Formats: sequence, structure tokens, C-alpha cells
Amino acid sequence: MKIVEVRHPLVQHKLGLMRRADNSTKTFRELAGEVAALLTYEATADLECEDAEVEGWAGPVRVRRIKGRKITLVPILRAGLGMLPGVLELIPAAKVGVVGIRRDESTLEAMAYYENLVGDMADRTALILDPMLATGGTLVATVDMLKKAGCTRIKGLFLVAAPEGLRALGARHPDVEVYVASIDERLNELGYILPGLGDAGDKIFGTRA
Ligand SMILES: O=P(O)(O)OC[C@H]1O[C@H](OP(=O)(O)OP(=O)(O)O)[C@H](O)[C@@H]1O
Ligand SMILES: O=c1cc[nH]c(=O)[nH]1
Ligand SMILES: [Mg+2]
Repeated sequence: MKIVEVRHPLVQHKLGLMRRADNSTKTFRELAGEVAALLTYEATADLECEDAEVEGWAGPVRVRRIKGRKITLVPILRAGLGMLPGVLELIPAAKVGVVGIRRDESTLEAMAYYENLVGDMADRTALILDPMLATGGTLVATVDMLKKAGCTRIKGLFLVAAPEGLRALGARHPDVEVYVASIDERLNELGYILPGLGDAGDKIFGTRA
């Protein structure tokens, strides 16, 4: 399975700021968007390009442009919405399909409650957006959904992942590529990532667990 831990200084610095316990909702949200944009830069590095010609200021000029499969963004409700603005800054024309999955905090089982994907999933590369990859249950359920809809090229963008979640994904969907700002140490007994960020959804939306 392809796993890219993005070591770029801007990503590491911004993630370090996100780990502070005293961040305001505004600060956490802004940083989530900024790191998401930087992850997008990495995750799109292999997009296919082609030559084209445009009329420039001094006559015709050869340029490069992206060709091939289009992208659909798939934020997982609710925390994935916190990454969406940053990703859309780099891919403003992307279509967005939304998936609602909530983790039952006592059983840690992923429960799907909403699905609204774009129609032509088979022709698109899906970029799943979720700040946290913990046990992997939410991600596996999302990939199940996307594949059922015909999607064959799937990448996931995460701020923090636990080794346990990466193993679970590798066992079920080894073809999915992962781009993550940090692979952290482990899950605690409640299924939270250590050192992690705490509850990313609550921090992005200003709610409290
Ligand atoms: O890998 P897992 O163990 O499945 O956990 C990860 C999921 O848990 C969090 O969402 P949560 O269920 O808290 O929903 P929220 O986005 O509404 O906060 C997080 O944003 C992931 O979606
Ligand atoms: O550490 C974790 C695990 C799941 N969901 C979160 O928001 N944080
Ligand atoms: Mg949450």
C-alpha cells in the first residue's frame, strides 16, 4: 500500500501548531485548511499532463495542462468538512460527494448515515478527506461505498493516522493511497490517537465531546 507521510517543513510546522491544547476554533480550523492544501499538492503530484498551445502575449506558446481523469472530493462528515476549503483552493472546479459516517464511541464501529456521491464515480479519482484515521473503520466503510459506486482510483488525505488504522486499511483495501501529515504512535484505550489532536470534529466545529 502506498503511504506518504509528508515531511515538508510547512506541513510539520503547521501540524505542530495544531497539537497545542489551547488553540481557538478559528486557529484550529485555519490550520486544518492550510495543511489540507499542502497534502493536496502532494497527492496530485502524479496527475497526468499533456502539451497544449495557447495564444500568449508574444504569439503562440506551448503550455502543459492536466488531462485524464477528473477529481471528486469526498469529505467524510463531519470533520472532513474542515479540510474542504483548503483543498478547493487548489482544485476549485472539483465536484464534491459527501459521505456521513459516525464512529460509535463505545464500540468504535463505523455507522454510515449519509451518502451523496457524484454520478460518474467510475471516471474519477476520489480524494477522501478526513483529519483522523484511527481504527480505520470509518475509512474502510467509505472506501467500500466508493467502490460500490464504481470508483477504482482512491486516495485519502489525513492530518494524523494511527498505525492500527493503516494496517486495517492495508488488509481490506491495499490499492488505496494515503497522504498524511503524521503517522502517530498508537491508539489509546478509547480509540483516540496519541499524541494526536484530540477530537478533530469538535475542534473544527467548536463543539465539545
Ligand atoms: O478510524 P476510526 O476509528 O473510524 O475514527 C476516525 C473517525 O472518527 C472521527 O469522526 P467522528 O466519528 O468523531 O465524527 P465527527 O466527524 O462528526 O466528529 C474522525 O473524523 C474520523 O471520521
Ligand atoms: O483521535 C481521534 C480519533 C478519532 N477521531 C478523532 O477526532 N480523534
Ligand atoms: Mg468526532
